[in-house]
Amino acid sequence: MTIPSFVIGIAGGTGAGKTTVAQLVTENVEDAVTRIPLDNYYEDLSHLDLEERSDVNYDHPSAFEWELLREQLTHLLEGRTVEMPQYDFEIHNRKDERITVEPTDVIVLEGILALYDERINEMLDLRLYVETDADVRILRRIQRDVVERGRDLEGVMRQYLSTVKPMHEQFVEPTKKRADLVVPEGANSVAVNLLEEKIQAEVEGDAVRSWDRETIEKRVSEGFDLDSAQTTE
Ligand SMILES: Nc1ncnc2c1ncn2[C@@H]1O[C@H](COP(=O)(O)OP(=O)(O)O)[C@@H](O)[C@H]1O
Ligand SMILES: Nc1ccn([C@@H]2O[C@H](COP(=O)(O)O)[C@@H](O)[C@H]2O)c(=O)n1
Repeated sequence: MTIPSFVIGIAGGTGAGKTTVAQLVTENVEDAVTRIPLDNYYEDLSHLDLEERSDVNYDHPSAFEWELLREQLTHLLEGRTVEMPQYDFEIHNRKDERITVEPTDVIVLEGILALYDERINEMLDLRLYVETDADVRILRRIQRDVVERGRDLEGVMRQYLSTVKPMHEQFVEPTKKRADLVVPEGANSVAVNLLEEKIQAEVEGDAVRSWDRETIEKRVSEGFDLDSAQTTE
């Protein structure tokens, strides 16, 4: 059994293209990747009825069971198998069944607040923020929520204005400054190709961690000038 060596966090607003980016950048190393949708760690709301659950603010950090996510991510990093919860958007709750997830060389944590929790952030080797204009995101969300998540247009609009948009501005967007890389317009082909190569190299074990945070911080503390790096290096 292998122990994952590379953990990637992909954050960004609803409909930004996080899932798409996660899929594209790991396409070539399918067997070596575990994808962890943050949605699976929404709190279990079985104590509420469906109507109450449909009124919950799902874009606030308190909607997630961070402790469980930290625990399961830690276990995967230790090379242990976890029983990951599954989420059902139609009933606003976890499914009864969990799936068994094996540790792999690459782990991708993907969700609106993937870069929110400090302790989770410390476990990530690469932090991405997918940035797409809000008008594009809401159009994508309307289509997805109505077609795939059994919602009606009026409800999607109400939820967007009452919670999704304000929480995005308060909690999601500020995590952009924690990202190592901002991927514009989601599945941007240049960014996707570069990331794909980087991840493949990690799986094959010959990666040079050129954007390794600690190395860069150390070099800066030793007097390395990041601003002139492109011309002098
Ligand atoms: N770069 C892109 N160009 C066009 N459509 C895209 C792009 N990225 C994602 N999409 C589409 O937008 C929708 C939302 O993308 P998704 O990856 O599910 O977003 P998120 O996971 O951030 O909510 C999907 O239908 C997807 O196919
Ligand atoms: N019961 C739920 C749970 C979550 N949501 C919304 O999902 C969004 C996150 O998923 P993305 O794929 O869009 O990143 C988030 O904005 C929640 O509002 C929901 O509608 N219902």
